[in-house]
Amino acid sequence: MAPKSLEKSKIKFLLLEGVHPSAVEMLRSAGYENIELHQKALPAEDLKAAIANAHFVGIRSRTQLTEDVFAAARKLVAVGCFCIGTNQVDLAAATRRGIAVFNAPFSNTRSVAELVIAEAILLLRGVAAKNAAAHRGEWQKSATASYEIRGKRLGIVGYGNIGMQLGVIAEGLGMQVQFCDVVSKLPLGNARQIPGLDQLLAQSDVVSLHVPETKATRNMMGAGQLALMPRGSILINASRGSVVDIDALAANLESGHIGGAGIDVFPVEPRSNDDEFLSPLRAFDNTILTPHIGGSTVEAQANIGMEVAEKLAHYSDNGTSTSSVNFPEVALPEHEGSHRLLHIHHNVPGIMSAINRVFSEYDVNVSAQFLQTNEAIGYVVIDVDAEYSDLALEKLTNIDGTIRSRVLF
Ligand SMILES: NC(=O)c1ccc[n+]([C@@H]2O[C@H](COP(=O)([O-])OP(=O)(O)OC[C@H]3O[C@@H](n4cnc5c(N)ncnc54)[C@H](O)[C@@H]3O)[C@@H](O)[C@H]2O)c1
Ligand SMILES: O=C(O)CC[C@@H](O)C(=O)O
Repeated sequence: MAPKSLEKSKIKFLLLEGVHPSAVEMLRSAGYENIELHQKALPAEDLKAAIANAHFVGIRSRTQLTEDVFAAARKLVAVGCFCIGTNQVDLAAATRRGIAVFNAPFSNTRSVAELVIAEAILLLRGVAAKNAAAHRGEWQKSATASYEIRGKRLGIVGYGNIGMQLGVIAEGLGMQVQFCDVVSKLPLGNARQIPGLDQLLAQSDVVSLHVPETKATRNMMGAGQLALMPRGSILINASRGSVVDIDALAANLESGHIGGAGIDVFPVEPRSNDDEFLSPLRAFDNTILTPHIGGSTVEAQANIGMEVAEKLAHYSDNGTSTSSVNFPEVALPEHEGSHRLLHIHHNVPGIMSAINRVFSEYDVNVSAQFLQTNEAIGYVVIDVDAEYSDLALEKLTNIDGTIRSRVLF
């Protein structure tokens, strides 16, 4: 039997990692009451048990949604990443199962940019090291190697939503902004795009990384790249821990080649606030080490909670998939007076004709049809008269190549 439209009270949301209460408020206001909340990420086996009967799951950056976890999540319809990064989700596995993945691409970008600017100022002034010394009772009053941010060259690696905002704020403080990116970008203000990473590194006083975690960005700042940076320059990483070779950075801090570092993300991060943070960088006073809190402000978290919860509720209520990171995007009107069939299928030839055959063969009155595809899957939404929806759903579900289908009343 094909799955029917579920009562809202039966639709389960599993929210992990202390997602902001604004998400719960938003879901409740949309009529969803079955919400299981956890303040932490769950260990793998507990996650599989909890996700087994969840229709929606909300995570941040710690929960790894792997093939194995998806295999245990038989009822899962969509994932909400209450953050920007989606590298913690096996997107291909989600897509294969017809599970839509959403994130919040903008809500915490300002928070990250502000933290980076603060760190650039503090590190250029040597405040990190002087502060650590003062805590030990040492008084290091000196202007040696203490600089204003004004006039310094900021090299931004990855000129996306965060990199661009950072550039604008930095320019307001008098910095010379330059960036590199894999695609050509329109520079804001007086910023300049530099053709390659090596060139950017060689001519920047402060380098800040804002790339996603991909194969290409893994260890993109290794020993060779750090050596290109001018002696005494500053490195800031608030992107992903895999982007910087931490041992190479430690060696460069030890030798004094790198004058200071602000690191918010690490190759291995503690699973919870109760676990010890281990890193060779702990040995260096001239580093600002933060526990992956670039986007953790009250404002950002509240906005992310609302934004992602709204996307999940909307997808659940009427099938709209706009801004999904792995799913064909369809913006749908309401479907009052008709039942809405949602059909997700492998993007192979012949499926659309098989779908349309169902409606002509059984003389089903279709009031609206929407179709969108990506390389892997197709997503078709069909509004039909209520009396036909059971039959049509049954027939659609039996078409070869169907991944999943559901009906909304
Ligand atoms: N520390 C935190 O709390 C925190 C918060 C938000 C985001 N992040 C991380 O920051 C990253 C960037 O966020 P964003 O919103 O600016 O993303 P974005 O997608 O808007 O921008 C990323 C930019 O990097 C560029 N890029 C990709 N690969 C590259 C490469 N190999 N070399 C150079 N440029 C490359 C892209 O073209 C794009 O312009 C996110 O992917 C996320 O991992 C961390
Ligand atoms: O909130 C988090 O856990 C991660 C935040 C950040 O890394 C992001 O990708 O938005």
